[in-house]
Amino acid sequence: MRLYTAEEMGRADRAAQEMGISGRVLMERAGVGMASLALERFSPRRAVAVCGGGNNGGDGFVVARELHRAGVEVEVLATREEYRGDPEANLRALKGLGVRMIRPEELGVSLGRADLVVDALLGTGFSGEVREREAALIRRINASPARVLAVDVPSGVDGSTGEVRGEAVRADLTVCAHALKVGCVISPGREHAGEVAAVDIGLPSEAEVEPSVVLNDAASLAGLIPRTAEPAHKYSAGALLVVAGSRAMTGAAVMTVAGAQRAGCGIVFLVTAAGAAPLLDARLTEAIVEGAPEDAEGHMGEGALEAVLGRAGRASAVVVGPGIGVGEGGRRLVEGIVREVEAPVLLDADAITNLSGSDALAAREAPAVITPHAGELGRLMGAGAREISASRLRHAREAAARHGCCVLLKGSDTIIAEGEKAAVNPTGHVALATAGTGDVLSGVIGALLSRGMGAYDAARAGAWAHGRAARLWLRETGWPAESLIATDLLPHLPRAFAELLEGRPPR
Ligand SMILES: NC(=O)C1=CN([C@@H]2O[C@H](COP(=O)(O)OP(=O)(O)OC[C@H]3O[C@@H](n4cnc5c(N)ncnc54)[C@H](OP(=O)(O)O)[C@@H]3O)[C@@H](O)[C@H]2O)[C@@H](O)CC1
Ligand SMILES: [K+]
Repeated sequence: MRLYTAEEMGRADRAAQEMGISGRVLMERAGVGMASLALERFSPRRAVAVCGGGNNGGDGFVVARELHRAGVEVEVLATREEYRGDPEANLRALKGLGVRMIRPEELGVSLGRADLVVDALLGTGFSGEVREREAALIRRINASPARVLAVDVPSGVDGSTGEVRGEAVRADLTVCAHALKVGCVISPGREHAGEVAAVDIGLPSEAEVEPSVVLNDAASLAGLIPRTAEPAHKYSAGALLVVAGSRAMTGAAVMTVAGAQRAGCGIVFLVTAAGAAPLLDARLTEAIVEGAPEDAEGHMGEGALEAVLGRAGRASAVVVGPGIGVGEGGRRLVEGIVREVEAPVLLDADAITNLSGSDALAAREAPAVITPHAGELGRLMGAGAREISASRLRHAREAAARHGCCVLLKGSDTIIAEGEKAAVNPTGHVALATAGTGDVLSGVIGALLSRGMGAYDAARAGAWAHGRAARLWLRETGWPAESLIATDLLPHLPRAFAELLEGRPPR
């Protein structure tokens, strides 16, 4: 499935027009397809279409016409005094059919009667903050009890980024023309879009452009995961060093190691605080556990870096962070690992917080992945979690550029960014909003790094499999999403990986 920004959609559209396909035809196909989905999904009886002054409004006129033809009682609010071009032609056709046009002051009454609202106010031609006149209409739409179908993008959502500054429509279903718009899959736009679908508008494949953001679906990951080649031994299968845990935080280390083991690592070493080592050694049957000197708080302290570097020589990747604690000792440990370890390094949780204000990552030449949530990325970037959450794609990209690494920004719409590349993961689920799932993810990606995958591909495949494992658990147990605990993911990771290896599109 393709993701396009507004600019990319515009380029594809112009390419199609150069091939002789008129904008009018594309608009017609878009509107017809959207109306047919609306009929199928909502079986509306009374609909109101709110149509803006651009081509999004033009699509809306076509949707309204098709709903009218299907016997739906339709009313249309056209916000502009005078229309031109394709929207004008479609509006004329609509009026010719005798569809009732309403004025803004009638909208409240009409919305009160309707069971479907077609939101065609603003599409990909919008970005920034909605002007007050449109904002008032959006508030009206959101206050209506009717179901909402958004045309291409929920009005007020930036179709290229998912950013919302001010009001934005909350839709039940967003139907995009041709490709999903990036803003419909990234928060907060994602939450405004509701269910998202695309309609075919017959754009020729020669008109397609290179997308700047890809949907991290199984098809896009096909063939990326390596198999262990013969002759194999545990080191050639991937040796991962995990630096995790402290006296009071042992579970984080367990989940990181177990995640790595299920993601196909040949051998996992764990370096942890000395006080936690005996317990972890007993729990982690297959791992090699070593205690490192700890400070008064039970965090790895002075001397821990030496223990880590002693092990790192045998490892093909290193994961550091879960449960290590935040402080000066942790900072020295993480900076030392970033500086000294030549194998790919993944930094998670406390490792990221320990690097706030540090330029160690930027100075590092070897591959690195960081896996922050919005709060951790905020601390690293000197911004608030709220600021990060409002512009997730921009911040993920900025962090990747500033620190010269791959950034996996966690969320229900996990974003993976590196250099010019960016991907949005579709397998995330609210079930994953529980303690420890992030530790499992670190282990999974660490294992893929240790098996020779590049940072960006390992992060993408790990994010997909991690989310997929949660979905497999839900399907198998039928239990409420809220009941998932992090270790539930472990027995489902192999199935998720099998799906990626088999290249089978998941059901
Ligand atoms: N490309 C394609 O291949 C295809 C594209 N298609 C469709 O075209 C759509 C894009 O159409 P578009 O480019 O005409 O822009 P659109 O989203 O209607 O917005 C323009 C309107 O918004 C207004 N407006 C702007 N900023 C504003 C603000 N801050 N606050 C308030 N208002 C603001 C602006 O007002 P103005 O500034 O002109 O006064 C103008 O009225 C796309 O989403 C899809 O639905 C399909 O038909 C199939 C093929
Ligand atoms: K819209």
